[in-house]
Amino acid sequence: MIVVGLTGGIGSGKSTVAGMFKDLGVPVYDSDFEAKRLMTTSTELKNAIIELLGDKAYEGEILNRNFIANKIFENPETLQKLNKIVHPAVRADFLEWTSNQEAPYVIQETALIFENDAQDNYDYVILVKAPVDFRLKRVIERDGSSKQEVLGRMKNQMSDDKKEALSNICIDNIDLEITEKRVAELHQRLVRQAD
Ligand SMILES: CC(C)(COP(=O)(O)OP(=O)(O)OC[C@H]1O[C@@H](n2cnc3c(N)ncnc32)[C@H](O)[C@@H]1O)[C@@H](O)C(=O)NCCC(=O)NCCS
Ligand SMILES: Nc1ncnc2c1ncn2[C@@H]1O[C@H](COP(=O)(O)OP(=O)(O)OP(=O)(O)O)[C@@H](O)[C@H]1O
Repeated sequence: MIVVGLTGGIGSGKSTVAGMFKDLGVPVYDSDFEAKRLMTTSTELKNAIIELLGDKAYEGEILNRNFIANKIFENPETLQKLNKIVHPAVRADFLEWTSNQEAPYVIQETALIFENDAQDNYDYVILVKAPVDFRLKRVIERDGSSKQEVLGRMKNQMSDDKKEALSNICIDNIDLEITEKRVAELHQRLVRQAD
């Protein structure tokens, strides 16, 4: 089975593109979603996160996303420590998920591949790209977050230019119709490749 990594900076349109592949029947693992599920359901992760960030990281059983975001995105050392707790758990969960899939290829949607030097985990890495000002506008509109908050996350991600040089395939996500055509074309290629 071919394993594809689908990455891109915040607001690039990863989830939108992932949705297009899903509509074509491709199994997609959503790392942001699964990370938060694991951070909530795994006692081991929960204890490690409370030890790192304090009791306020959870409100009862619920992940206090704003509190955690404020703690980590302006503090690279704390972010690294949290990444070290969460990312291995997500990787293990992804491998288990993959072993249960039957398809020519699967996709792991994740914001962080090159930042973690994890590109060798994939047969192909697809990068979703869009200009920074588009990405800022999209996330501010989608989440109601401030420009500062989005820039805080971007600061902890590699630039598109650096990522593009390391990717196998690139999707310029500006016009949704063009993106959809590109996804359909890539899907055909990947299915043929897997044959
Ligand atoms: C801080 C948290 C609780 C905020 O949750 P929220 O629902 O607001 O955002 P979500 O998780 O959906 O992430 C949205 C986007 O933020 C950016 N982002 C998230 N985590 C990171 C990170 N560790 N480094 C850089 N950017 C990140 C990515 O672009 C991501 O696609 C959450 O992002 C988190 O716990 N992050 C640390 C763990 C992690 O790395 N998760 C990402 C997938 S493994
Ligand atoms: N080509 C596009 N044109 C206009 N809006 C778009 C386009 N692509 C995505 N969007 C919108 O921009 C927002 C961000 O897209 P999406 O959630 O897919 O990005 P993401 O890369 O997954 O973001 P994050 O890193 O925050 O998880 C969404 O509201 C989405 O509907």
